[in-house]
Amino acid sequence: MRTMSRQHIPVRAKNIVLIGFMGVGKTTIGKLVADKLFRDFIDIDIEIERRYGMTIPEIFAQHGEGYFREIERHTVIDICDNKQCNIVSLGGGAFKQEAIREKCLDSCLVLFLDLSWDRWKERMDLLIENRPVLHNKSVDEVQQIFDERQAIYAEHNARVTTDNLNPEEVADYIVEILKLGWELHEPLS
Ligand SMILES: Nc1ncnc2c1ncn2[C@@H]1O[C@H](COP(=O)(O)OP(=O)(O)OP(=O)(O)O)[C@@H](O)[C@H]1O
Ligand SMILES: O=C(O)C1=C[C@@H](O)[C@@H](O)[C@H](O)C1
Ligand SMILES: [Mg+2]
Repeated sequence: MRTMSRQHIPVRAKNIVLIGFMGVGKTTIGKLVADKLFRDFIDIDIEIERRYGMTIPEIFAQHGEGYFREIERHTVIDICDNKQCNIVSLGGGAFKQEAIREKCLDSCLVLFLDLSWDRWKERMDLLIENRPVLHNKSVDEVQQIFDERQAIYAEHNARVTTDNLNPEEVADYIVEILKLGWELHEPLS
């Protein structure tokens, strides 16, 4: 159970955070949602690469996963503390860290992009090169990580099933549920 008190941020001002396994579409769909809502978009992986001047594979190769997780934590917490109204796509492993989960769930609206293993498997070849966590893994080993990771995505404000929807359709659905949620929480008049 979380012990930190929730921050009082009006629901419309909250950052919208997209979580889910690597390759489910957080970056692709996050950009589309931001465009549709005329909001700024931040992709945490891209933000880390910009701030630290290295690609994610270079950070893993030169400094290891532990260092990557540390700078990932600092980056997510900094964005949550200093930005509002943004669409923020996390890296696929960010929610492994309790401090990131706590911060996002306390100050943002967290949307879990869900994709079945069967649909995800069809996308695997597209993803491997730039995702060091997938390197040198058999399909069975990746499935084990996929299954284990589901527990870390279980804490969220809304789940969006993306099987059989293209990115545009998922983004339209997210915009609809956000507008409905905003209207229910804070009617405009
Ligand atoms: N709904 C979708 N249908 C089909 N392909 C998709 C869909 N969403 C994303 N893709 C494709 O899957 C690939 C991975 O998408 P993306 O980079 O957005 O994933 P991600 O969740 O941000 O991954 P990571 O956690 O590694 O950052 C891209 O090639 C993208 O075009
Ligand atoms: O799922 C993961 O552990 C990762 C996903 C990517 O978004 C990157 O954050 C990095 O490659 C690690
Ligand atoms: Mg991404």
